Amino acid sequence: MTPSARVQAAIDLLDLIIAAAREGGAAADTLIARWFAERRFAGSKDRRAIRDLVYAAIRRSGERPVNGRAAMVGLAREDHAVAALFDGSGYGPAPIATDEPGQAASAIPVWLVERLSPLVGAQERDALVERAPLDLRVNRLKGDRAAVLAGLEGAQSTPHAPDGVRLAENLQIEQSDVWKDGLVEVQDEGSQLLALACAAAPDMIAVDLCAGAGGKTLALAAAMANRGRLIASDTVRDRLRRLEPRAARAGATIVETRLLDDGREAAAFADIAGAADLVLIDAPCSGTGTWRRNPEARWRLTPERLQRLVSLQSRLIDIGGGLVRPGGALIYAVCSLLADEGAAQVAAFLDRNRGWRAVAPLTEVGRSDGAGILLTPGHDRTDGFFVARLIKP
Ligand SMILES: C[S@@+](CC[C@H](N)C(=O)[O-])C[C@H]1O[C@@H](n2cnc3c(N)ncnc32)[C@H](O)[C@@H]1O
Repeated sequence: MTPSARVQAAIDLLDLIIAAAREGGAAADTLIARWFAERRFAGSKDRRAIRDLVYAAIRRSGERPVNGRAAMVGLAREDHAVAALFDGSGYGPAPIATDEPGQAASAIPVWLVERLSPLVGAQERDALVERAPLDLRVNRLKGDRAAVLAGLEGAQSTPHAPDGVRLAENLQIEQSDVWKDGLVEVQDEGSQLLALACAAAPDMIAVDLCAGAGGKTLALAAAMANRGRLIASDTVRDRLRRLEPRAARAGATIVETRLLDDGREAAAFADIAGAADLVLIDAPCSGTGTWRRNPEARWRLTPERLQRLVSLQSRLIDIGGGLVRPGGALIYAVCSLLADEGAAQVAAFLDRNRGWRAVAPLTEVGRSDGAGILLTPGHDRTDGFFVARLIKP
């Protein structure tokens, strides 16, 4: 493909991604993979170049652009090399008219700015959409970090998490023996720190209430040295199904899965009520802390969706509280930087549940945010998380 044809291809893909974001369709990565599967003529260099153009346009557009061309014209206004490819040649895009509107650059949709935690100042907003590194967690059930570092060229320890490894770019980890043998899991350092905030230990009864495909569950199983009970639940069957082979690969034998009915979660835990040493609520949220990995998620969130999430979080934190034994810990976390989902959610829980107390979930990383702490890409070089550790009276 010619360089100009690649720009037009990126515009076509952005049209699909914008429509999907508006209508609740597939994620950008899925759409891109499908698009290339139907266009075998695009070689690997074409694919990389088109993908880079698409993501460069997405990252600089906090608001959802009207269409792919506006998104790419916005990029071209900042990048002369891209602008020069709007040349009207062959399969390339038509030249840009002097008064043609391009998408303005911004990191955050305007309606969300005032909802961010006050800790996320203007100077760190661009970091929310920068490219994220690829981190691994070394699985202590199978080995240690020194051995993994020795086997992966260019890999380094992550700054904070004791089992974290940061990979050099373009390393295909899922082809490596360390991954196939279950010695490592792909997990951002922020998620690893959140699992550490649980302070899981052998012989505990632990519940990972919103386990999804089990990223945190596997970290908890390793911290528990495969001793005790670890119940991983979720309302989505497919996610829990994906946990099973991952647990097998990691050698995490204590994981029990429990499929929940939305609205009847507590009933599924009648046997654990008031008995768990540790309950983790890694709650469904806006994902505003993970824009580095899903920058087009900014185009999907609406005030109505956010309100539904806040209500669900408030219901889940109460359900989790009911499972904890006296003196046990409830860990509430969201990969969000919005105050309503983090500090305000925990303040409301503490108001409704007198006698519970918050303790510092982590030290030496993050910043205090209400009763919990906030990790941010700008301050901590991790995905954004709010996490609080609450002790039952
Ligand atoms: C942030 S994700 C969890 C990610 C997961 N802990 C991990 O480390 O990979 C939130 C999860 O909550 C689940 N969820 C949504 N509603 C729920 C409910 N009512 N009860 C339990 N889980 C729920 C979602 O299906 C989703 O998997």
